Amino acid sequence: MHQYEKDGPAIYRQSFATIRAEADLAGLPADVSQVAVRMIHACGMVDLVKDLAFSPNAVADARAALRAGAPILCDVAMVASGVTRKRLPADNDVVCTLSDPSVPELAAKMGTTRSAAALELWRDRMEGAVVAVGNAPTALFRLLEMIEEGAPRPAAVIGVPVGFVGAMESKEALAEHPSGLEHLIVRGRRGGSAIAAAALNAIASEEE
Ligand SMILES: C/C1=C2N=C(/C=C3N=C(/C(C)=C4\N[C@@](C)([C@@H]5N=C1[C@](C)(CCC(=O)O)[C@H]5CC(=O)O)[C@@](C)(CC(=O)O)[C@@H]4CCC(=O)O)[C@@](C)(CC(=O)O)[C@@H]\3CCC(=O)O)C(C)(C)[C@@H]/2CCC(=O)O
Repeated sequence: MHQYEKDGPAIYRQSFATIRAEADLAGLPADVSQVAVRMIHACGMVDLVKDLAFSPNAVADARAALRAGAPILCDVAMVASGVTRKRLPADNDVVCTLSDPSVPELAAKMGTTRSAAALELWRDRMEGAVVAVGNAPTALFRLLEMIEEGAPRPAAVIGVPVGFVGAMESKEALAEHPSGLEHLIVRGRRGGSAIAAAALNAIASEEE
């Protein structure tokens, strides 16, 4: 017989206590610290804190937008699936346009990935939205290009694409973007859909 914890809430309590004991959260504002705990929870890496970067109002503005009913625009279905609907304060729409039938042709026409092309279908929902990019660096780059071209401005961007090609660069581009978009990023190669969804879930609700 294996001995292991079977009580879900107890597992969560123990996880969050371990993260708070092991992660150096001291330098973070309270609202970012609470989000960081969930991001670490999603990946098991307590040193994620050192790569976190954020604009001062990122969490507050994203939270206010969600309370006001803003949609959540996700780059991939994995991010959208990870959003816990019951945590959302205003039954917010969770949108991922990647599987829209028009996207492959659009991507071919634009000469880009499907992930980036799918953002064309966000345009009429971008104003004041909360954007969560957890996978595709090209989607984050395309978001910045769209803003430069005059597209409506989201309230905040959780920018945590993962990987080796463009991930670090796209996140740095977001952090340094002249538009001053409110943002939360993980610098470097680390990121991923689970971290993006966890950040969103933490922002959606102040409870652990
Ligand atoms: C280059 C791509 C990368 N994908 C990564 C990691 C993972 N992707 C998974 C899955 C299932 C999907 N990835 C796509 C988004 C697909 N991935 C790409 C693209 C080729 C280009 C994106 C980019 O560079 O910006 C992209 C296809 C596209 O044309 O946009 C996906 C749509 C592919 C597909 O199945 O059709 C799909 C998303 C499905 C969804 O909607 O949820 C993985 C699960 C890998 C796997 O299947 O083994 C994994 C998930 C990681 C995560 O946490 O999200 C990288 C590493 C991000 C990589 C980009 C950077 C690099 O260094 O290569």
